[in-house]
Amino acid sequence: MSNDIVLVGAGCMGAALLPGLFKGFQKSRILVVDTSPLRREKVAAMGVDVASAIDNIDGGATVVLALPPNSFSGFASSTLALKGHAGLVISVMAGVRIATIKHALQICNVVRAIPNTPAETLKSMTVFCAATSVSLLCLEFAERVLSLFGEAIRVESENLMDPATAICGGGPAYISYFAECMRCFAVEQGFNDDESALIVAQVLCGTGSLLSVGDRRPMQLCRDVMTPGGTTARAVEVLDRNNFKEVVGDALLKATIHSRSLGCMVEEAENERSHR
Ligand SMILES: NC(=O)C1=CN([C@@H]2O[C@H](COP(=O)(O)OP(=O)(O)OC[C@H]3O[C@@H](n4cnc5c(N)ncnc54)[C@H](OP(=O)(O)O)[C@@H]3O)[C@@H](O)[C@H]2O)C=CC1
Ligand SMILES: O=C(O)[C@@H]1CCC=N1
Repeated sequence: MSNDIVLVGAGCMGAALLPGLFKGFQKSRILVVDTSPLRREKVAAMGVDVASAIDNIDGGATVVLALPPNSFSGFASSTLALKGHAGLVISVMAGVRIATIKHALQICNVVRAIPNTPAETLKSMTVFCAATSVSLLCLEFAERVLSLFGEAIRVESENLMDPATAICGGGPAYISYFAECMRCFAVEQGFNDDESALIVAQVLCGTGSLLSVGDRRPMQLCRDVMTPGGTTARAVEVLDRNNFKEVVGDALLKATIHSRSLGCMVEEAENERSHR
């Protein structure tokens, strides 16, 4: 295994992986491959090598696939240099199954991971699953790489990768959505923009710090705030009356189901391509 890293796709997720890769691979060659000239320009400005495609690759390089799921089949068929690649391939693509990646690229060392955008500040929550064909060396290396972005846990069942995509991958979106609702209320009530943004950010960070201590479950933290007969209980009553828990559950289920169907779509595209 060499120290080279090739990141394919430097969009919102791929770019968020760069700080962790810089931290872990200071002495290595990092190549970022992206079809978008704008993305390449941004990454090149950080002093990183960029390319629009992989022409050749060191056999031991680690490849991180952070391109859109629906671009994968086209990418796999046009990237001959990756066919039979011996090194580790980590995919962060939503839905795309390990078997599909193995088949498309004719490789063994595939790890499917779902990080999230807080990787940008090395605070990702990443869930990953390894192909049974991954070598022990590659598996240990994958754990090390994924831990560079924040917390990383490995699951045995690939089925869990779809709910992980909904919860972990999408999580920062729902929390930010909730934050935006609170920010709008703060502004409506008369706080200025900066004050509103600070209040919401600090409430979330502070709550996150309590959650990450880990000795109290979220609902315990909620109850701790709900002074009997107090103001918060009035607010939580409204959330309960409007079935907030069910709404969140429905939203996460929709995302989970879509992750599975993305996996099926990419597999179908791949099957069609290989039978052509
Ligand atoms: N955003 C997130 O929070 C998370 C995303 N993911 C996964 O990460 C992947 C990327 O998502 P995201 O960053 O949001 O998407 P973006 O659209 O922001 O970025 C994708 C980038 O990949 C480029 N790209 C497309 N096709 C190719 C190709 N064949 N070769 C090289 N680069 C290519 C795109 O270029 P162009 O614009 O020219 O198409 C774009 O710059 C997806 O698979 C997604 O499921 C996983 C977890 C969380
Ligand atoms: O929305 C998406 O499909 C990607 C995967 C999880 C977060 N963003």
